[in-house]
Amino acid sequence: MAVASRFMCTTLTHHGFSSTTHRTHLGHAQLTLSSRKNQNFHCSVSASDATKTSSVKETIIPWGCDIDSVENASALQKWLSDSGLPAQKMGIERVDVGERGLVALKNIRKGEKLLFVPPSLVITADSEWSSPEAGEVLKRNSVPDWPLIATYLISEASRMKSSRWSNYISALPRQPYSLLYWSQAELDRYLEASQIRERAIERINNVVGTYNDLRLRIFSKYPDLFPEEVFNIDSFIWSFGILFSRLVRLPSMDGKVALVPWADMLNHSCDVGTYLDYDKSSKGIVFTTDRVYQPGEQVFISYGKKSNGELLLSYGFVPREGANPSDSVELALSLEKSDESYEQKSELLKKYGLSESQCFPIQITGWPLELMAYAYLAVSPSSLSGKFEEVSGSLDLDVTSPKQLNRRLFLKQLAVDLCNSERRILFRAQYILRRRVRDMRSGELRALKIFDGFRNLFQ
Ligand SMILES: C[S@@+](CC[C@H](N)C(=O)[O-])C[C@H]1O[C@@H](n2cnc3c(N)ncnc32)[C@H](O)[C@@H]1O
Repeated sequence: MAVASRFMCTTLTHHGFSSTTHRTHLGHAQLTLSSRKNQNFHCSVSASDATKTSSVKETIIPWGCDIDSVENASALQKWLSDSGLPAQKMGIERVDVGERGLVALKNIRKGEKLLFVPPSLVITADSEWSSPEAGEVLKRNSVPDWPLIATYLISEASRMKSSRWSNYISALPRQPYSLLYWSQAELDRYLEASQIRERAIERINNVVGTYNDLRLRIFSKYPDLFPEEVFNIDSFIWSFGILFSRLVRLPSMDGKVALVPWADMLNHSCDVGTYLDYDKSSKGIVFTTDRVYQPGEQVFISYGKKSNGELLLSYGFVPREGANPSDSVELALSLEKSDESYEQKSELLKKYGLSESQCFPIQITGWPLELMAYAYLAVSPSSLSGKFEEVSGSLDLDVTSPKQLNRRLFLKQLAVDLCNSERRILFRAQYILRRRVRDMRSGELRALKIFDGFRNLFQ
């Protein structure tokens, strides 16, 4: 779960997976990215020109369970303990945060190691296939870890009871909360004000492109091993949805990515700072608590210091407003082409490894020093006074209000939560940034000197 979504993107794109168009049962063809007006200072790129896709259909995957089912979870617990999981201080229960989660059955101390899931109960790219020929074919074709594990999961799931992972797969959600299940129209409409819309579209296109690549290069050549009734875009959307929301990267196993049954029942809390990892001494996957838990309390881990948008993108939830100290929004700044000092400024930016258009993460608590340096540079032309008014005018950050949203559906509520949290950050940033840049009008500032001064601060 701590695995970064970025990992997925690089994995898919690094290995030459092309994105070709394929219409899916979900109404996902190649999704369209387009940007709004080209502004100097802006916070989001959005468009609503691609609303042609149909609404999302429920995809029926013949395995897994309802997202809040604890019945299959009991079978999972039994199978895990029969297969070598040591006695646990936690049990799977229905919970207030995250539908199902792990709840303390006994007192748990701060600093205690929990779980101890042995490597034999973990799914990685090296796991043994029930159909060894299928695994061989993928490895011969150098399929990278993410698509390999996604295909493995489908292959094992389709074997139902005859797979050794059957109890695990039966307890996985049949439809994980995931932006992969949102149609283009929903992304355009509900995430209009958020940059997460672009990230979601890229991600969906990556998954569709990866599936198409596997289909063309491998599945179509071995239809007996990879029949289309099983290995299709719907099953890939499911398996990637599972990977995005459950795969963990284990630093002590050289960053290996793994699905860790049992550990993947832990939900995320922004208040804890404890992560899953392989523990060399106990030879199992563990985490160390950073607080005490009483019996009946839900136990949490951290999925990483992610913004609300990133949490929505990978895990399909948004923490309640103000709860996430790592929440941030990207602010895009760029130099005005018409600035008479444009060349000089872009040379200077290049010297420091920055470009004429630059994105900066801003948080409710502040932003990187570099952002202020960049803003000062951008608004400090050689003819200082004449330009200030103009540039601070362009500091009207484009904070588009989401439309009056229909709250009937859960996903729409998520979008509202996300927009609110991002808007809160942007409004505050806009206020402070405008004031600071306006203050400069009264000063005798030398743009390049100031920029150099700021650079010195963070070098
Ligand atoms: C690794 S799984 C955790 C187990 C999951 N609750 C289950 O029942 O299978 C990650 C998923 O749990 C849910 N989740 C985790 N933390 C959450 C939180 N703080 N708030 C809401 N949902 C959460 C999300 O649906 C997420 O995609």
